[in-house]
Amino acid sequence: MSELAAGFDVHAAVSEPVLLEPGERKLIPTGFAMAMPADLEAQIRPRSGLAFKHGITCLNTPGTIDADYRGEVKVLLVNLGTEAFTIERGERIAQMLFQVVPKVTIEEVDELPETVRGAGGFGHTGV
Ligand SMILES: O=c1ccn([C@H]2C[C@H](O)[C@@H](COP(=O)(O)OP(=O)(O)OP(=O)(O)O)O2)c(=O)[nH]1
Repeated sequence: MSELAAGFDVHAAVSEPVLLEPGERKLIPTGFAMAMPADLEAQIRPRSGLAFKHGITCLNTPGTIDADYRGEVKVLLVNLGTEAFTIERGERIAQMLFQVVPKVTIEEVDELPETVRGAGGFGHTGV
């Protein structure tokens, strides 16, 4: 397969339907592994339709697929809805896109350059 795209749908490669009870989380296989350039990561993101209609989302979002990972990509789904939900084989459960990850040098310092914001955060400017 060769396809130029910004993102791809990720499908459940389960051998039989998987039941997710409310509050339950399960690691769902996708049936593929991949290799990508070292400066990329892949991100696994939830599908808004599944989230809106059924409360099904990715627990660790965005899921990070490291460039050096060679195992099967898996999707950690959680049911935040009130009804049990069944994941069928081939169902679109998430989407994946690629991101360039910049390399940075971490330097330890005694002081940081000043800014107007300073240490203000977590809503300090009001709601
Ligand atoms: O949604 C996800 C998240 C991760 N992974 C795989 C690919 C990734 O490269 C690897 C490690 O993920 P992460 O770095 O998030 O895990 P960690 O908890 O930091 O564990 P590790 O010590 O294995 O890095 O697990 C998936 O298949 N799906």
